[in-house]
Amino acid sequence: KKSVTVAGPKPVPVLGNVLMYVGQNPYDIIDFVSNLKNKYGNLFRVWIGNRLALFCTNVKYNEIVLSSQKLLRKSELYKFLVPWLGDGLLLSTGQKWFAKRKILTPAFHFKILDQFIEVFHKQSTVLVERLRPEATGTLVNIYPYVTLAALDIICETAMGTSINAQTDTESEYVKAITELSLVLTGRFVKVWQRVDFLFNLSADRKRQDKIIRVLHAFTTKIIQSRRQELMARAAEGNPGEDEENADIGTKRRMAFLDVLLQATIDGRPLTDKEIQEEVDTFMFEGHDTTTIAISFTLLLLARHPEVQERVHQELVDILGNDPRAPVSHRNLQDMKYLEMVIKESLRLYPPVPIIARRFTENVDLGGKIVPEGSNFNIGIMHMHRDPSVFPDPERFDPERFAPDRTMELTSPYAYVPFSAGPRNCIGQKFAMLELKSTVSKVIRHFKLTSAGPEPKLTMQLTLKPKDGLFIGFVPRV
Ligand code: HEM
Repeated sequence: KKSVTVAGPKPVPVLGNVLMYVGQNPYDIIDFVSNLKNKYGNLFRVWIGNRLALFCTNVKYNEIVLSSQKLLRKSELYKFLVPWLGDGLLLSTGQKWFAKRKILTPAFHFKILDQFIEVFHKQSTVLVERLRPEATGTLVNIYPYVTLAALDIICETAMGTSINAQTDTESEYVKAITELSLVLTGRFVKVWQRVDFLFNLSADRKRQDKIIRVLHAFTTKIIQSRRQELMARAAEGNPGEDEENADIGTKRRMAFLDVLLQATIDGRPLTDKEIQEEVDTFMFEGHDTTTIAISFTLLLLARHPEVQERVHQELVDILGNDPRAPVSHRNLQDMKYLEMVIKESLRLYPPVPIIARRFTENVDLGGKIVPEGSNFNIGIMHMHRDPSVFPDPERFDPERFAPDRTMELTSPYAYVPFSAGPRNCIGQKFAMLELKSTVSKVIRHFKLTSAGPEPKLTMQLTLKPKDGLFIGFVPRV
């Protein structure tokens, strides 16, 4: 073993620190990291066999890694997603990643996002209608409601297709997504399933294959019909207006999918498989994260009535008293206080609490040479709650993001809910618009009157409230 002078628990020969993990409940992974951090500081290591894994909450070191143009390979933490997402933007690396990042960036242009405002509005209206019968002030688990709304939003914007997850809860695609997240999560809980060889022997592997076939069949069908439509339209010389296609409910809005269909890499169009990987990647990255962010923001607003009232007042100032009045892109941009609240919510509850790279070369972290092949984990959530980085870190205080001292400007590598550098979140503007749209809609219709206990936080690729997320609310009249 190469020696590295980074503190960490004492390893034993061959196994390293693997024994520490035995009997460790994966639900406690966040506490597990906290305990090691308290003991060994903001950069510590564990040995998994002869492979070095570092956990870092040091802002300077994270900056070195995140801003690098070379350290772009993801760690093994991501392998569970490969059968579903393949070589899509989140998981790919090297030239392949670079080429795709380049063609996908224009898909998040202001003008494209502008067309999605209507989708956000429509789907958050459905969300509010689904919540209305529950608005009695008693505690309700809002998580499943928000999940379906976020799924509807990402389907319609990424693929240009309505799946009506919120109204048609029998949808095969929605069921498959829900089931797949159970299998993926299961691999955290049943520790032995983290070993591919053992997982491949299990019934869950068969179940996963079956679900992924359903998901891929769905995306393949959408892609093919969208491709045909596009060709037919080009043949007619008709750029296409906002017309319904009754068959599959597609609209002639420019979806991410259309950008992909029209894109070329080195002069050739993308293959169906390449397009499918991106669509699946967006489906995953684009609904799970936003669900978490919306839910925790609502929880924080329920806990802090004075902040909630200020948010509500801002909304009345911008939009008037009728909660049904539609919201424009401009209106969303004007919601400055709500934006501060959302940013503070993403600090306390970053939907992606840990990200990780696999070092493809030796890396110098302030004189400590970390060998190629090491896994480098960036503890976003632990850094966001480190008192030396954020004073009084457990306190919910949107003023941290007041325009004159916003954290993103003063510490761009300390506050990183969307990561930073070349592999940051491509969807962050989209996400902020969706969050503002949904949260503002709920707050205009309902007064959040009570909050359940602090949920048990678990790390299952993303941050999950273990037993749901409870708030009580009543109509605002
Ligand atoms: C609050 C919501 C969101 C949060 C907190 C979030 C967070 C992140 C983070 C931390 C990363 C870096 C992951 C890594 O290093 O492994 C990332 C990457 C990514 N995100 Fe997001 N995300 C959000 C919403 C979205 C949405 C709505 C989309 C799509 C519409 C999206 C698409 C992606 C993609 C494709 C990547 C990979 C980018 C690349 O590697 O080039 N995200 N996101």
